[in-house]
Amino acid sequence: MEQDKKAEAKVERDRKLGKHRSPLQVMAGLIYMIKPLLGWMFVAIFMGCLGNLAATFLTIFGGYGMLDVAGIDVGFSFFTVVTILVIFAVMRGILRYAEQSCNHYIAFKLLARIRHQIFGALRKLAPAKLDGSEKGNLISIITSDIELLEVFYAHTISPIAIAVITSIVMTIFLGMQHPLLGVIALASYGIVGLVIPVRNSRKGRKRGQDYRDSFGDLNTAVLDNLYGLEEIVQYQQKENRMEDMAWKTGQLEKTSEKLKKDENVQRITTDTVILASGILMLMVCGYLVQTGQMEFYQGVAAVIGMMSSFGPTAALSALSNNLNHTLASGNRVLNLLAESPAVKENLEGAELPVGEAVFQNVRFCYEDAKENVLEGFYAEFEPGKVHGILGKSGCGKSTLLKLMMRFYQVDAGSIRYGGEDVNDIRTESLRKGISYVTQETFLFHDTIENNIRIADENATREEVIEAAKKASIHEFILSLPHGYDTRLTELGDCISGGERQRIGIARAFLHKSRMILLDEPTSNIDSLNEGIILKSLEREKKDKTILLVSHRKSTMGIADQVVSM
Ligand SMILES: Nc1ncnc2c1ncn2[C@@H]1O[C@H](COP(=O)(O)OP(=O)(O)OP(=O)(O)O)[C@@H](O)[C@H]1O
Repeated sequence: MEQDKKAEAKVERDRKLGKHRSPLQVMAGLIYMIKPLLGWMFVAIFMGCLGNLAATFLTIFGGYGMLDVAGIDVGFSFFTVVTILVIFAVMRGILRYAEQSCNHYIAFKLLARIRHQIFGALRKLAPAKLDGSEKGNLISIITSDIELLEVFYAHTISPIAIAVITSIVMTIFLGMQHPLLGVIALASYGIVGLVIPVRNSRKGRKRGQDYRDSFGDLNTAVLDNLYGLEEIVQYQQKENRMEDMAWKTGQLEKTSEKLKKDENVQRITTDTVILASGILMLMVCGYLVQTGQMEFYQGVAAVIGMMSSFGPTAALSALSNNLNHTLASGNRVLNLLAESPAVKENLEGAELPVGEAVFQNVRFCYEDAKENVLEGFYAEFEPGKVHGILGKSGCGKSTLLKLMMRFYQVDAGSIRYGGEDVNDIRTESLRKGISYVTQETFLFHDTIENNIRIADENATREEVIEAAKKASIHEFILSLPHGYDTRLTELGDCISGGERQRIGIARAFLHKSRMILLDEPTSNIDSLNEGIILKSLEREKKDKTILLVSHRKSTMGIADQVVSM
């Protein structure tokens, strides 16, 4: 029942988040982000329109110049034509540069903002939501998906606006020569700039999404194979893994090939339509000039103007190929930004009170799981004691610690610290007040000292050494080439599981919290070092609550109380 409700809630949330947004919704979502830079966007569009019109009228006035030289009256003196040509030529260059500068300024500013937002979102989503996420997919969102948005912000929005505005201006200009020419121009621009791109984008939308998905899959597989290299070698999985990678690469290639083929077909269609409209314009102008409905120079200007004005609309047509990729990336970025954290950060709650930690009738189930991990669970952990937690593998010992850290929220019942519900405690105070040593200690590419110091950035070298001694890692650190200043990159992967664990424990000692949660802290440590660590824990316990998850009898020996799960 509970699981059904959770599944329904997930479907509902996905629907609300619009995991499968329409292209227009994605565009609206991305455009909304431009809000703070809207002024710059208008400037870019204005410059782009002027620049493109300058280019078109440059060729039209070039035509007038030729006619003038041939002795045909065009209504302007040769000197005026040359002056206008020079002005338009200079303007064209400057305006194009200004437009591109504005667009790239907007794009890079926005990318920086979006990256900032993505990291903010990941920080809120971690650790619960990231437990199950595919790391490769996340990496491709953070890197290539965001990078692709540059195309949207720098080369999509303003080109669309510029194509629309310049097409309207050119339709009016040609319509002023003769209404029929205006109609031809409008129809041609419509086909090149609207019909072809929309058709193409409809056709390629699924392919764009497929391409991004295949790319994410391949990323995940590459990372998987890199991290699992030892297992692959040991269990002779090389062939299988190679086959899998080859298959995934093949899928990516196939999608990419189809996309390229579509692109070529579209380019040919666009060029054909542009040529056909030029020929049509030439024939109609010829007829209008011959029947005296239009001056000769007007006909020349119309044909030249028409042929030289397709730049912005043809660019739109080419854009629709990338647009599929871009919108698929945009969709994934928007989804990640819209993802709601499993637990909302408490910013204004109470400080973590002193006192016992109490589980009262707690029920908990992971979002996609079928069974409750905890059900009707009661436990009380008093300060000043070491509490051992025992239970068979998978019974929920680590989950219990994660719930205490409020990485997840209980479904029913409560967890209280000194009488205060964990949900009402300020998250920062809770995390500061508890040291949590997980089964896997992550080490940063930094010195050993800094790796321990992340538990307390203001700690002195002496305090770091003191914590290292308690965790029985001091001697090992002294044996390294640069002692505490040894960078972990220098050691490569040569740091053992036990040394890694002891660095994690040193962090917990340095953290100076009121509570220490240890998840299998000594599973990789020999009995000599384990003895030193356990003694240090015994010394720490008088004003602390220590929870110790372990299968080892020797570790459990120091527990004052044991909770069996
Ligand atoms: N993020 C998660 N999403 C879904 N299920 C999970 C998640 N994390 C753990 N589980 C499941 O919840 C159950 C309890 O897991 P937990 O890690 O708390 O067990 P444990 O008692 O600590 O096991 P061990 O002693 O092997 O470390 C397991 O069945 C596990 O597969």
